[in-house]
Amino acid sequence: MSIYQSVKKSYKKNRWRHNDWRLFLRLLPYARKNGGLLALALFLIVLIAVAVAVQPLLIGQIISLIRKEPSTYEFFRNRPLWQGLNILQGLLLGMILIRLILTGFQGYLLQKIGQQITAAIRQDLFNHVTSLAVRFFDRTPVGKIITRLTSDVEVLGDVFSTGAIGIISNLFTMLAIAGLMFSIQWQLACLLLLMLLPITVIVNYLQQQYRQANYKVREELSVLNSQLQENIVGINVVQLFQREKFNAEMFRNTNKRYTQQSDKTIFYDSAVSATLEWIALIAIAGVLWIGGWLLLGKNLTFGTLSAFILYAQRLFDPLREFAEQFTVIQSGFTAIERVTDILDEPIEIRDRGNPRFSIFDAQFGYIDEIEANLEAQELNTTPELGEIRFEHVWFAYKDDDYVIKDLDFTIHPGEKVALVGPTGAGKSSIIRLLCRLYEPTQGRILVDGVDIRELPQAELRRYMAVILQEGFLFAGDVKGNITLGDRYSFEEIQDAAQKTNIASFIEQLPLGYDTQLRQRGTNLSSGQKQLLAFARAAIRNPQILILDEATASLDVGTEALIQSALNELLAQRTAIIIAHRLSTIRNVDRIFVLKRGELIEQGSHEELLQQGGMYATLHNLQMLGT
Ligand SMILES: Nc1ncnc2c1ncn2[C@@H]1O[C@H](COP(=O)(O)OP(=O)(O)OP(=O)(O)O)[C@@H](O)[C@H]1O
Repeated sequence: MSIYQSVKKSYKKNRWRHNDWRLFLRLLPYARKNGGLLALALFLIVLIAVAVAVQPLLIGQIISLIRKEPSTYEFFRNRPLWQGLNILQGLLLGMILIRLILTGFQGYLLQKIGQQITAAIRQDLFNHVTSLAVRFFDRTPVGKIITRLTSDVEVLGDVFSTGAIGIISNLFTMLAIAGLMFSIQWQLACLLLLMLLPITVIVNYLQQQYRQANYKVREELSVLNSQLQENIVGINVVQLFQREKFNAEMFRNTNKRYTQQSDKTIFYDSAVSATLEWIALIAIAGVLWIGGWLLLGKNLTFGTLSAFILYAQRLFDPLREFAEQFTVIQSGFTAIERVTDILDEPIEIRDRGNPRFSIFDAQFGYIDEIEANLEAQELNTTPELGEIRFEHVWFAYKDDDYVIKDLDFTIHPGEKVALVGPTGAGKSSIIRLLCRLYEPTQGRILVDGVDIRELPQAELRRYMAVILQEGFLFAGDVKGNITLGDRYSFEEIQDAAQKTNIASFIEQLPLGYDTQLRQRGTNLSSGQKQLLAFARAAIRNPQILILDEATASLDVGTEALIQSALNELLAQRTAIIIAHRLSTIRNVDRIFVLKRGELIEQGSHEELLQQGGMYATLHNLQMLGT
């Protein structure tokens, strides 16, 4: 229900923008990239328009020639009948062929342009969406983003391929027809052109209505997709809690609203076609009536009247197509609005234009060098890098609802710190802030003395590796899931797997490192996914390692295996470990106890037990439980 309400709101917000043709300009840069093809398509338009407009004239001339009427052009009149007829029929056939061949070729060109524009917009949208801060994803349902990236973008492609170019093509055809009509008989030409005025007013009104209805349809489609996505992703919970019927009912309601809105667009679309059909018939009747009257007064020949009856039909053909193209354009406007909404979404967390500092510049030079230095470090020396400092950091996801309150601490290079505290205390939020997925509302975070806002995000995130409770895997092979697209040799991959004690597990897989994993790694157990996440972190050789409930999904045996690997991995690196099971963090250097976003206790395991505060209480409770 809440999603639906937001549909209404966002529709109202966007309502004022209806008819804003400036939106169309947003597409011009994409059109410009296909300038050559567009120019060719426009050139073909002129040829096709002439071929279409000339046909009734030729038919009129054939009739006039046979009936020896004065409206026959002298060129044909001064020849034998058979010769004049042959030339006219030849010309007619030529025009028909030109029209057929060029229209086919133009159709192909337009589809091609449409596809290229669609691909470019889709790519830009993807790049933009993946650069947006996590905050955007917190408030935007996935289905909504997917709808915009897929069907909205598809509609945009049609704006050019069938919409805009089609409208220009029909405009040319109508201009050519109007020009020829006036050159033959101005009274009938005026009659036909006057009929266009009421059509424009009525069609314009209907199109406005269509646009409004279409906006709602697109929004409803987003809601529909969001629900679909939620049910597919959460299928386990849906089935385990027997939510199938309940969810089906919710989906039925959304589906109904979507269909109702779609019905409205169909109504307005059909109304446009019906109006045009009626007016086209009235126009032909008008031509017959006035033409017949002129014919009786010998002011018009049969040949000219026949040509005008054909013109009356042909003039309304482009109009009928106009209506369809306007519908495409109107849907296109809706799509542009929705796509630009996302493209205009500011990238909240950006790299500075000229990052003043880089951890690597300051200390070693480049990432490869730092890795070499890390390898070379003696295990028993204290590392120089990896200091984390929070300076009076405050943070709220929403307004003033602070979940981190005045955090002020320093974690020294090589130190292992555990974050503990009840659910919702803010432990994961600290990690998200440190990785710059969100930015502090107040205060600053420094890594090795450098404000993380000064660092390029890629560098910051390569400097630290995060292992979360749920290891996320991409569709692809095991190797690719360890390297994640970075260039590492096979030996390095094997080395990382060995370091984290998971090499034997990988080798047991059917194709070892080449085993294909399904999206989100559904052909692996949670523990197995987690093991890969460890290798992924190890290969990056990070200076700071963050474990957010990383071993919670492992069985005792595997955890012991990983723990010994971890001890090696953690040596010489700064580490932040979030754990609910306090037994796993007993040996860390310091434990930070958090409560509602505040650091209320800190010290070693023994010190905190002696203090007898919250840590001691939690510890004793867990001891009782075991
Ligand atoms: N994306 C979000 N948008 C709004 N509020 C959030 C978001 N993520 C977390 N919160 C809120 O921030 C507070 C701290 O959450 P956080 O995930 O940091 O807690 P945590 O200590 O890691 O909890 P847990 O031990 O359960 O993982 C909670 O009250 C939570 O409701």
